[in-house]
Amino acid sequence: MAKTKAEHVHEVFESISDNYDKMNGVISFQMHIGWRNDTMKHMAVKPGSKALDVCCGTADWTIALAEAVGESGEVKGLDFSQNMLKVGEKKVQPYPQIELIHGNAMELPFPDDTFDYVTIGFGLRNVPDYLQVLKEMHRVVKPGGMVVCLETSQSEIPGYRQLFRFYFKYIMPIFGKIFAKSYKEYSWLQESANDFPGMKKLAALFEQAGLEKVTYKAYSGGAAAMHIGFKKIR
Ligand SMILES: C[S@@+](CC[C@H](N)C(=O)[O-])C[C@H]1O[C@@H](n2cnc3c(N)ncnc32)[C@H](O)[C@@H]1O
Repeated sequence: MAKTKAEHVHEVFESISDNYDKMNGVISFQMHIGWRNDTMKHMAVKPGSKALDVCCGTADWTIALAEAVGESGEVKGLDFSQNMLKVGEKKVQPYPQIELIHGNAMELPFPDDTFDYVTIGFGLRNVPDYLQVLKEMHRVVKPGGMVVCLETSQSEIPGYRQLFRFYFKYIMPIFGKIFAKSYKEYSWLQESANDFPGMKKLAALFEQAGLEKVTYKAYSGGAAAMHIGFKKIR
């Protein structure tokens, strides 16, 4: 029987966990660091607040959130790959305010209105139903709280889109083969990035999930984009 998307994604991340951090730098030419830093600047996270990082993987964004909320705050990171979390566990040791949780983004194991910030970094394109995950993120964020997605995107600049597709299809999996010895796993990135909606469509999905005041910002000509939305104050 054919594997479901979730089963395939799970298998991919279980197998690339040891090389994931190194490969992130290689395949994005280290640009992901600037995208992540700029997103955090836009969020202006308040010390002492509560944050959830969905699809946290090896916990890079989780750690950035922990540094922003400080020791009086609280950060949960959730992921369904035990191997990605295992790498993350070592990195989060110096941060007592972080708890990493094994769980499914499609059914977040938290009560309604729990967090001030809910983030997802390069995770949304991997889930079986984008809208379901955005609805879950909307459900667990507090009224007035912020939902943020940083993800690969579709460039709106003529020619760029084809360039990115060529890169994702032919170059990136070769980097995967050279640096991580896994061509197959890195070709998944191309498939998931191709299928992922462009900025306007993703903003519309944010609104469909119930979020308001939705804004977005393109990075590196649209190779990636940050989307921010807020939960209505009742
Ligand atoms: C590309 S990695 C991103 C990791 C991290 N957020 C980052 O910015 O580096 C995507 C992560 O999403 C996780 N993931 C995919 N689908 C998931 C799901 N349905 N529930 C929980 N985690 C999921 C994978 O296990 C993987 O760790």
